[in-house]
Amino acid sequence: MGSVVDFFDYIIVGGGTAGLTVANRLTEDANIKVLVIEAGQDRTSDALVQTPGLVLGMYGKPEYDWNFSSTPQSGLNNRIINQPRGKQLGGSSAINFMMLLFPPRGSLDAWGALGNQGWDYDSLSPYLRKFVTVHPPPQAAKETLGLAYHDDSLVGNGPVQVSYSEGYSTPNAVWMETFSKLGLKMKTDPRTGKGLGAFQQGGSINPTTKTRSHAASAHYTPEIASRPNLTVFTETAVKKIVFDTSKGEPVAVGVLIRSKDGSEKTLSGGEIILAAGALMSPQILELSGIGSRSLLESLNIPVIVDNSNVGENLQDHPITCQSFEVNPGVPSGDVLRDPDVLNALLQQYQDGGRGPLGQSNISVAYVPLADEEGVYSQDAKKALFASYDEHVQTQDRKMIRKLLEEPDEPSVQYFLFPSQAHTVLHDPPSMADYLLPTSPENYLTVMTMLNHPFSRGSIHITSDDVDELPTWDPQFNSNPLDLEISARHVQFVETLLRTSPFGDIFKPDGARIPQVRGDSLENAREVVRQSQVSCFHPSCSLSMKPREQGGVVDNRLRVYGTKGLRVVDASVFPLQIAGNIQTMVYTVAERAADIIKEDRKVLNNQGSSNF
Ligand SMILES: Cc1cc2nc3c(=O)[nH]c(=O)nc-3n(C[C@H](O)[C@H](O)[C@H](O)COP(=O)(O)OP(=O)(O)OC[C@H]3O[C@@H](n4cnc5c(N)ncnc54)[C@H](O)[C@@H]3O)c2cc1C
Repeated sequence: MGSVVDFFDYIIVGGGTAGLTVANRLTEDANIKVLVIEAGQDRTSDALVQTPGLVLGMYGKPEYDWNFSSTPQSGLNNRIINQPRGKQLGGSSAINFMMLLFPPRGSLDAWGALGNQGWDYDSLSPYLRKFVTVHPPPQAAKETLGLAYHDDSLVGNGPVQVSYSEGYSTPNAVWMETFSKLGLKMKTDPRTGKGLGAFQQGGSINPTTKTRSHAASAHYTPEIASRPNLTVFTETAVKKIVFDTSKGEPVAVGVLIRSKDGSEKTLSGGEIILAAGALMSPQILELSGIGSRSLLESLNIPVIVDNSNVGENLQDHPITCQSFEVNPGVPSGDVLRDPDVLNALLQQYQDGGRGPLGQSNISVAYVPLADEEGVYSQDAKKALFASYDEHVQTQDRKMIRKLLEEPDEPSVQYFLFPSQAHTVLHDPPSMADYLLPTSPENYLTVMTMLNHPFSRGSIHITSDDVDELPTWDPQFNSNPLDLEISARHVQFVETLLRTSPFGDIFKPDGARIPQVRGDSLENAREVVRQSQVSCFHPSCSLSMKPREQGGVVDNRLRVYGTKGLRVVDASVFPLQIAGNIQTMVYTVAERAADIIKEDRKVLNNQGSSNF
């Protein structure tokens, strides 16, 4: 923790993925004083955070995870879905699965086209390289997986470390081979924003130490923590933002905090940067009086800005999980149910980070709209969307339709997950319950993640108390197109299973979770309803868009109707992107830091240090 200073130029609410990135970049300038306030603890040296293979040990535990549960989802047979959220320095980057993918060009060009100048693929490209250093795959990985498309010159120069495993095995290899056989061979490095087919993404794992590389290990190193202009409070909750309303437009001038000992006080800052994540930044705005007037008045919260877009437009990646029993001898993470195996692997890991506990071995594939017959023709895609035209009327949904009608836009990302999944559970106490190997057989799981959902959910407070989690309603499949697209891709999974060599690793007539097969469109819809959950990518709840189109922040991330207040985290995405989203959270934060520095220069030139 740096030394305490009296005045902070910037107060960052939330020491998570985006918050720590911005804090590091701003305090590179010794003249800028920053305070970060994080509700969770500093657990950076905790073995569960550091060891990639022990991630399940954190879910549901209050010292790591906020542990959200959804409202019952009518589009999912009324199941209640679990949603972990990181509660510690590093936020969700400290509890995530470390898959690090780069978004396709179309996803980011859509951001620009929604009215956000300076936020298209080309403008963001420098930041896609700035946050990360990608280490080349080991030769063994290149050979096992046939990574001919991998471009070793794409490295980057940022503090988040990305590496490839030494432990990819038969399932990964046959995954790649089978997609190629089905006409989906990756031909370009997908990190260039293009590419369809199966591929191997890197993991946010330091290749030297084999430990998790996350926002805290990258942006809050001992050297950064010792900067005199950076102060970090942990175990301190921000209860609300404080405004000066005496000068016309409300100016954010500070935050009301509750410290570890329960005492409360207001701290003043030149600018407040909200970085509490897509489920909790909207909570703090609403607690502070920014949101829908009717909601705020019902809770006796004085209205600062009436904006009913706050907490709406929430988007996520729904993911359908199907586990299939493997033949004897096929590698499966389910063997970790045996304490002797786990202990042996722990010892191996302690000996220089060796073995699977230091690796992330999930493989993926980007696939455009497909069903059991394979990839749809352009005409077939257009016909499907035409028959659902009434559900594609808003500007952002038209944008998604346009994207999905392109020949090279992946409508799903498939994952090959190395063990069993029980996402059929009705209301699990935590995410760990989805993934603990409670069935006696050994499995691999194929996951079907919808890249561009048409459904929109919400996150809203139901109390004026910061300790009461807001109500999360993702509204999965409320737009019927989402169910239709997911179900067709589930039909494609049956084709994968019938195709050699992937199909050969599974036991003929072996066990399945869920038991229903995606062998007809109606059965595939039922697979989705029984086993779809969140892929933990909530975003867009405080979208960067023109206010009349549903926006909460402008293209400099300033909250409409206020001064001195920005949001920098996954909430500001204008539209969900294809692929896992941590890359874009870091990228948005890197770009935000530059914007904030630029705006500071302008203010300084005007001779003003404040708003
Ligand atoms: C289980 C899981 C697996 C995932 N796997 C992957 C993956 O493999 N690849 C990938 O790309 N993405 C993955 N993600 C998604 C990715 O990690 C997140 O989208 C990203 O980290 C979110 O960053 P953020 O800055 O928006 O929020 P966060 O990183 O969650 O930061 C928000 C911070 O704000 C703090 N906070 C909240 N309220 C308050 C308050 N009132 N006062 C003070 N502090 C507060 C929180 O404690 C937290 O530290 C995963 C996420 C989860 C949860």
